[in-house]
Amino acid sequence: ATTPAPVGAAEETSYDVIVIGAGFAGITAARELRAKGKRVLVLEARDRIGGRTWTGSFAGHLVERGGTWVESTQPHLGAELTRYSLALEEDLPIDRVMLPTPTGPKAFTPEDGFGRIGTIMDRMFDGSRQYFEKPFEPLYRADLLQSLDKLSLRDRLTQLALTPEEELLINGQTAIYSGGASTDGGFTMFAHWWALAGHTNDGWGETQKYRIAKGTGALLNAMIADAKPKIMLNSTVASVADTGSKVHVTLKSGAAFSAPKAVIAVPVNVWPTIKFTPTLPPALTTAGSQGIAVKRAVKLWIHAKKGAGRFYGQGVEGTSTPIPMLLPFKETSQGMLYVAFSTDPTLDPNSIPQVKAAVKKLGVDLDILGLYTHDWGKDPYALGGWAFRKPKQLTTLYPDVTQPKGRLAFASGDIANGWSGYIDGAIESGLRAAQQTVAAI
Ligand SMILES: Cc1cc2nc3c(=O)[nH]c(=O)nc-3n(C[C@H](O)[C@H](O)[C@H](O)COP(=O)(O)OP(=O)(O)OC[C@H]3O[C@@H](n4cnc5c(N)ncnc54)[C@H](O)[C@@H]3O)c2cc1C
Repeated sequence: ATTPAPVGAAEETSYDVIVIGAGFAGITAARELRAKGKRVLVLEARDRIGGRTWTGSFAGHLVERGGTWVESTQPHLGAELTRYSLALEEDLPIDRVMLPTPTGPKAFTPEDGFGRIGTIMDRMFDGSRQYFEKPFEPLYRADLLQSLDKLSLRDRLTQLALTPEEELLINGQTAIYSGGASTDGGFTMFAHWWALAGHTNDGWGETQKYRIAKGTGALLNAMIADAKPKIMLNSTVASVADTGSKVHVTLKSGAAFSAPKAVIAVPVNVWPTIKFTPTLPPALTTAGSQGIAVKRAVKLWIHAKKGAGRFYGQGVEGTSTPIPMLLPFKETSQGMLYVAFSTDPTLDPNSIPQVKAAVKKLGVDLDILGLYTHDWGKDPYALGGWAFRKPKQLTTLYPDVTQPKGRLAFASGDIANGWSGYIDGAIESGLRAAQQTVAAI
């Protein structure tokens, strides 16, 4: 299959594998395939690589507009950090925690505030060591997960019969991770993250502290420099046809390429925008139509004058706090950088007055100097933010959603066995898709 293309052959005959999408999943798959001696073409819709990771610059600092926090204990990510000698850096330590209470936002010490939330989480995920006994084999205890996977996070909160105080402490988190409503997010999704983080609140806390010091882009660039796959930017794929002997890939521009194999490494939410022939198998079609990544996800970088300090702010579920999560990042020459998240479609994330009013609802008045934002739900090549499975998706879509179909393999941080919704999961899926592809060439 690796016979060189005859001289003068059309370009479409000169690749062994076409990888569609240059995020972490696609770039990992491309690197692995190159390491096996395969000729790889990566087709990327945007004018940049990285997908839902995007290292930019704001207020004189390197910031991530998409995925950021990683941990060296995340196995696939950790291996890449070691391989390319990349260091992690810790965000500013938090000195106070603003949490919602029945009488309004209140300041807690980090130990007290996060401790209170952790106590609720411990109850929420009670039994996770049994039902996620092997977190990287998520269905290892499918017997225990069948009924749990039917629950939304809201169903689980209801089961816990929380006091009004407890409900306020936790629902800002369950809502934001679910893309806005705790009814949308699957209970087993959050429980899976909890299990992967070691089944403890301390472990979970570690997952939101460290980032790649030189940026996620530095890791991607190291992978590309290592493998040198051919990458074509501004190449939006419109259709993928598997004829049984070849895969034909056609761009929106009309340009066409073909190869014996292809790796589909676009977000699951984007699958329905590509015409697949034959149509995708049922689990993949369902995953695409339901979507796995949260449909609403805005990330905001807020540059503010000094004064409010290193606070963490958390709001409540619903529309009363349009920015339900905010963390301190770094001091700047003029003030402080904060990172925040919103799923509220009525918030204009680029409006300083609106963002100021939203932060005030967390109990803090920020003197905002500037904003730097991205709306991932409105981004046509993402159509969503981080993966957060819905109720029943784990038990009904896995493992089918991770399996190759004909000449296609599928890679995405949305369908990892482990850290779905994370860069680690994207890398894991790229490794898997490359193995599946090589096995079959
Ligand atoms: C706001 C936000 C915060 C996050 N926070 C974290 C975090 O703190 N830590 C963490 O580990 N993870 C985080 N994540 C998740 C993490 O970013 C993703 O899991 C990971 O980047 C997904 O990688 P991927 O390669 O699967 O998909 P993507 O990065 O989305 O890559 C897919 C690529 O396919 C391209 N594409 C789409 N359609 C087409 C087409 N038709 N033709 C050609 N190319 C196409 C896209 O442009 C994109 O480059 C976050 C995500 C978001 C959005």
